[in-house]
Amino acid sequence: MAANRKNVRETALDLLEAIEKNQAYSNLLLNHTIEKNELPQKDIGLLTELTYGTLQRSMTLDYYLSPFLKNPRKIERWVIHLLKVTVYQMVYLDKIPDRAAIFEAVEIAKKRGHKGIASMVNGVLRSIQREGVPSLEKIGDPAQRLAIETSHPEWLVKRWISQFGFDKTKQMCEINLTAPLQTGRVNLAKISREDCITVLDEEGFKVEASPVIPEAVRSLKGNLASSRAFKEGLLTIQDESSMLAAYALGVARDEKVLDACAAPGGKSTHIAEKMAGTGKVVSLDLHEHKVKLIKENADRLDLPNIEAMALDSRGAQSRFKPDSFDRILLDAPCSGLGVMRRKPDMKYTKKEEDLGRLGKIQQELLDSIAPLLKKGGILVYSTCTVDKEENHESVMGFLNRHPEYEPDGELIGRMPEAVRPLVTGSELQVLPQDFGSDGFYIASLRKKV
Ligand SMILES: C[S@@+](CC[C@H](N)C(=O)[O-])C[C@H]1O[C@@H](n2cnc3c(N)ncnc32)[C@H](O)[C@@H]1O
Repeated sequence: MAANRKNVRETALDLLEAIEKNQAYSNLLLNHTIEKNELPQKDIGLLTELTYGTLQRSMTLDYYLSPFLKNPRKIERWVIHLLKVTVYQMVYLDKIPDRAAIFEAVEIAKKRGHKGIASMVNGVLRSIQREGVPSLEKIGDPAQRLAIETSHPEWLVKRWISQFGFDKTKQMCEINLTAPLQTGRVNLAKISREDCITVLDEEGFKVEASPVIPEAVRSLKGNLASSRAFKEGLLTIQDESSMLAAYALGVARDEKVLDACAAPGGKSTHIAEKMAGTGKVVSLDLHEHKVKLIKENADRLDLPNIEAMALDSRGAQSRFKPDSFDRILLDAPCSGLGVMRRKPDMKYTKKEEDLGRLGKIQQELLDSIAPLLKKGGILVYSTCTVDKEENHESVMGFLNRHPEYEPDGELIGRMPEAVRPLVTGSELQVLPQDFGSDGFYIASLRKKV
């Protein structure tokens, strides 16, 4: 058992190094490691906790370590990761005694380094055990303190404070430190939610009905992606906030819908399910390998009414005639600031200047699809970010350039009951703390008749 544990810590260390070198997103790398090493369930739990926990709290852990390290720049990165993963256990995990965490860290230091490193690691960790970590109260500036306390970059905390105020920013930063919910969307074209819950229960999963979205279930135990219900097309893994895009679009049978940024097809398949196999959803994405994912999902769910193709939607006018779609969804590429809980490494890699660059692409996409909508039709613009520049300001810029469009005040009527209080006119901003789902933005626009 001790040998196993040690392996888990070493693996966590490898993952933290790879993530820092930007080799892949943390969630992809972790899943790949779990599959490759065929880890038992208890090790998966600990590995996930150590890797995500240390990543989530990275800035706080640096702050805690700083008084104990004389020349941090001279210390090899793997040693810093080792110290951080150990301080994480000492501060945040009750179930692991400090002496056990320190002992294992020293063993790893001996194995990967040499006696000198092991002795330094031992000295630093023993001092922390004796003296305790420094208090965050010492940081006078509230924005800076919140940034370090919740491990979010200071530019982002300041930006959010200016957009949402201090209290909402604090709530958002704090919820970003917690584990995300896994939710599934029941394919109502095939099974009722109640029956799907029974099927999942029988398989040994523990799920409950979502109080927010009528066709959603929340997983309390087990990864729904490995369920038979998923493989048989009764279920799609999708965040509850994302499900709101199809509600906003409000499709009816036999309509022709464009999903301009569709891969891997979460929203296209939802729209196609809502049309009960009738009409047509044209699903575009940039690259063939991404379009393949849409096709796989459509096949798994038995949805013949999806036509997926590789196309840069900025050139969609060369492929489709004006006024050819009843409804259009633009689920735009965005900074993803609403899904940081799922990809904690994003907190440290995103730069403020990325937001402006994305804004330009979002505008180009909106401009190129605008002529393709029929008069009276609905255009839904959505993102998984909470940033006002990418959301409200993108939409306002579009409306200024396109007098043929107007805000759609009827959005609220199409939303599930629980979400309605969050709708303001033609817009909806879900923050992660509202329902525990991802941060997500929706604007609904109508093409004037
Ligand atoms: C937010 S994701 C879409 C998620 C998808 N709607 C779903 O629910 O599964 C944005 C997608 O836009 C695609 N994309 C980015 N630029 C594009 C462009 N110019 N034309 C078409 N697709 C684009 C990306 O490849 C990415 O798959």
